[in-house]
Amino acid sequence: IIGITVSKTDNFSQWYQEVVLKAEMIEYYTEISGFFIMRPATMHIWNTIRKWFQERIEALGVEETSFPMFLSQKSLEKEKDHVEGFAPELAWVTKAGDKDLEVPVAVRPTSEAVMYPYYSKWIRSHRDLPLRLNQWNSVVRWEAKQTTPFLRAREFLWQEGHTAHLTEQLAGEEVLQILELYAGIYEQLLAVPVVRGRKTEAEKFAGGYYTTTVEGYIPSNGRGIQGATSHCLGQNFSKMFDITVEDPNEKGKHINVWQNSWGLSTRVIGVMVMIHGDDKGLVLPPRIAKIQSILIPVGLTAKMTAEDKEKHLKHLDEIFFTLKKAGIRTEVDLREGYTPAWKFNDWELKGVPLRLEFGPKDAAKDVVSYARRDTGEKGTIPLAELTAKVPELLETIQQDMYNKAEAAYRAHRLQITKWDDVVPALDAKNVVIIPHCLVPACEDKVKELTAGRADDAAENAPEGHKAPSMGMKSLCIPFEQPEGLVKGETKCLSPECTRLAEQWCMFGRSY
Ligand SMILES: O=C(C[C@H]1NCCC[C@H]1O)Cn1cnc2c(c1=O)CCCC2
Ligand SMILES: [Mg+2]
Repeated sequence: IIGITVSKTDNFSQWYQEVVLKAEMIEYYTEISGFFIMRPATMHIWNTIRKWFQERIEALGVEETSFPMFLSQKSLEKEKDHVEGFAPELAWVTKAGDKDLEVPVAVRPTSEAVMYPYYSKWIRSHRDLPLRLNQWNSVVRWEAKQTTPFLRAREFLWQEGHTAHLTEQLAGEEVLQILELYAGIYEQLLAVPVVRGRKTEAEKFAGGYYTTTVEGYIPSNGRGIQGATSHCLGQNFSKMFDITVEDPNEKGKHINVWQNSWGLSTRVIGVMVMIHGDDKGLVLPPRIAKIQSILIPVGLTAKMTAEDKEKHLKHLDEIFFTLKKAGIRTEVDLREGYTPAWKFNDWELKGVPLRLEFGPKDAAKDVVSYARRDTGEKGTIPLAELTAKVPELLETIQQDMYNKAEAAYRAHRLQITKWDDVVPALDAKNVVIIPHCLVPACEDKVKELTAGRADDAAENAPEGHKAPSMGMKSLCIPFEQPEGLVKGETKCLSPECTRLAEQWCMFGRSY
């Protein structure tokens, strides 16, 4: 095999593309650009996430639904206030066979407009509330920007939850319950730390009331990345789509319901790859790895008698079944004609968290040798202790991977109170938390002020001159607010703003 040909630090974007390809997670769909094939290694991760999330939303009372993937011009009109925002990303079907469709239909980029005319029909009385439906599907957004596997694709898998409640308070409770589940997917399954917070007015879902979000951090380029969002839509959509109930306290009076919508997509897999991967390839957190440990025979040389070899492989089988019985997702690599070293590289490339080697020397000492994929640490485990030690070691790997990523995020999340420290912090691959007025126009200004200057000489520099670095965007208003912001006294940090600061706001260059 040829492994990864570039180092993660030298060429992060090429490193990423090679890892997802060579770890057999993705295949480029070369027929049409912007689409990717997701292979078994990816689907195992997605299905593990789906099982974990599905079980928990069912416990909350959310039911499953499946709506058509097409939406009509008419229902799109209802959302006209922000349709123009995303019209360029809509894919349209205009023909069936050789016949033009009377009315073209759009492929869903999200399903509010598909679902809410039926919410209006189904929700009559407050006894119909809360209505809570979720669907697992794919959506299409014809991105104009450069696409990349998992992070930005023209079609992606996600779940979209759409709920309706009697009051703002009931809706608000659910928004946070779901956000906490999103944080759980990142932190407990993917070993990825996230900051929980609220999007600013400028960055929230335009059609909504407020957006809560989990924000990730990519150490390799110091960028923030939106992990998943849980929106309170307020009564905006129930007014657009006439979703009302009779006021239980006042006959004849009608109330527009309070709605939420929440989504998490296969983007989460890309975040996990970027954070944990290394120059040997993918590094998988054990809880989501299809193969948690790979058992490889070593030291089977030609000078071994057939009988001894037979005996050794039988012993290997016993180890394999011991691990299976202990619930470990284990495979044995008995491929003929490949050296142990070749096999080691292959499984490291695929991110298997734990390698187990078993040779005559190990057999003589009644041990199995191991090598951790995350730290490379090697050691031995007595055969008699496999059932206890291997699950323990896998849990240690999971926790260590999380702790390492959490420390990196914490070290690169800088609280800044002097404007001149901001750009140097961004250039040193940090995200920043600053006192901010939260006014959209001020945010735009901050983005401009922090965009790296393409120095004048660069304007007509020969091709390939480093492009100006992007300005920083607001990522979220962290729920956990640092100390030190005195309301009515602390000023917004932007040098071009004279307003008072409202809250600490996390900013960063971002995806
Ligand atoms: O999709 C949402 C809101 C909501 N949709 C349901 C899942 C949760 C949440 O993402 C916001 N949004 C983002 N991006 C786009 C659209 C859009 O509505 C519609 C057109 C294409 C681009
Ligand atoms: Mg988009």
